[in-house]
Amino acid sequence: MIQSRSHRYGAPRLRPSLTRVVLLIFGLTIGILSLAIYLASNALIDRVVRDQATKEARILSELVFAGLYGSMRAGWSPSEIGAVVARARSGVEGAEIDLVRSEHVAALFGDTAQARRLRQTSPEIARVLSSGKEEVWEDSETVHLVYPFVAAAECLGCHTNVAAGQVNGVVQMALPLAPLKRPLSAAFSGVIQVVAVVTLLLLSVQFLINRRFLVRPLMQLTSRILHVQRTGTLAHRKPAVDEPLMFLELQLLAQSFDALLEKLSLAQDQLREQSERDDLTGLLNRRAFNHCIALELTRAKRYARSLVLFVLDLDDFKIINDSYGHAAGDAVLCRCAELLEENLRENDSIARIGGDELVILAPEMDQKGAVAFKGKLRQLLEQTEILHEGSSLRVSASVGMALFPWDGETPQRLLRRADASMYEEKRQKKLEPGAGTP
Ligand SMILES: Nc1nc2c(ncn2[C@@H]2O[C@H](COP(=O)(O)OP(=O)(O)OP(=O)(O)O)[C@@H](O)[C@H]2O)c(=O)[nH]1
Repeated sequence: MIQSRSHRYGAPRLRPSLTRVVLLIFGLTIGILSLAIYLASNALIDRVVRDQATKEARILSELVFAGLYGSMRAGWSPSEIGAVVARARSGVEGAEIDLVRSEHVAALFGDTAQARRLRQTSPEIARVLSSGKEEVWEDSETVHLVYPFVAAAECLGCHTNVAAGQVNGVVQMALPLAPLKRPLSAAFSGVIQVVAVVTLLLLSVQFLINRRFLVRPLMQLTSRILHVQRTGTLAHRKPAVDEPLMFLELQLLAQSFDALLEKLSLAQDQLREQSERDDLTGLLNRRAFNHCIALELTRAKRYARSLVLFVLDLDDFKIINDSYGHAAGDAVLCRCAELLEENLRENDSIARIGGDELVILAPEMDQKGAVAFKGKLRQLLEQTEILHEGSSLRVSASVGMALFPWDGETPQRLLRRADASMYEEKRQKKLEPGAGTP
């Protein structure tokens, strides 16, 4: 038993279409690409901005130190120190800058409440005051730097209670990252937008190419296959795909499909031919005859025309088989078929429906013509000498006939009637050799 194999592939509705998959891939590609560019650029901006902020903080601290040192050498005043710090603050947006004296400098020149608080609460300031090494640290929004002011030999003239190399104080700086980040982020977001638009354009072009040159031909091929499957018609079909084929693989697929259908069509034609023909005589077989009589009857009914069915059965055919062999019997059957076929009109049909039983369908033949034709058929067979391997064989046939619409209106009735009249003739012949109704 032949089983359908389509179940192997599952229900088609459970599978996504190629278009959807391609769209999904494109969507994911754009999403992932944008996210990757966004994350990478953010990390890059963050790193660059932090490095830049650290450098700026260090330069600013050195500038503050240089400013203070200069004003001290020129005979400083507290208001000038404040001005130096204020100038440094105004140079960088959002910067916080504090000066913190060491305890011995504070003891000598005084202190501010803010500086005291920082000295006491900030561990970083305490460490730098004692180590003399700058400290830098970062949090999410800010870069912090504590820069030491180390006493030089020339400072000792005023800073009488410290030694050279000791830390006189620190400048603490907190530089916000946001002002540095802003222009870079704007530049990068412009780049990301351009990349996203270009990517979208490229993917759209690719999508359209796929749709036009891959999906459409595939869908057309599928619809042709479905058409063949639905109608079972292999002949007179269109080519597998009308679409222009851009891809080699699709072209091969379409060509293979066409070649396969070509072969199947030929095989189908041969099978149909074989299934409708009698192997020995090449006449229509019983199956084809059933189809043929049904068709002719429908036509005769529709156009109100007559139709005659003749049934011929060879007389004592068994004797030929028994006397001359089966091959001789076959030769007789073939010759009779040939002879009858040659004498039919174009619209008539002839079939072999049994061992030595032949039928003829003659559309549009009236009663008078039928009687005459019946006599002609009988005569034709009786007058023909069939030569087989040096023997001369002669045959006769009993012929029965039935006329539509007078003898019946269905194939069964007509066949029964024609059979009955053929057997009646055969019976008469047996009772009285040489007899036979014209
Ligand atoms: N050679 C040959 N013989 C066949 C074929 N088919 C059937 N037969 C023989 O044809 C004969 C038909 O015999 P019947 O129709 O029964 O009898 P008959 O000898 O013709 O006698 P009546 O019909 O009574 O005149 C049988 O001997 C079958 O074996 C065939 O394809 N080739």
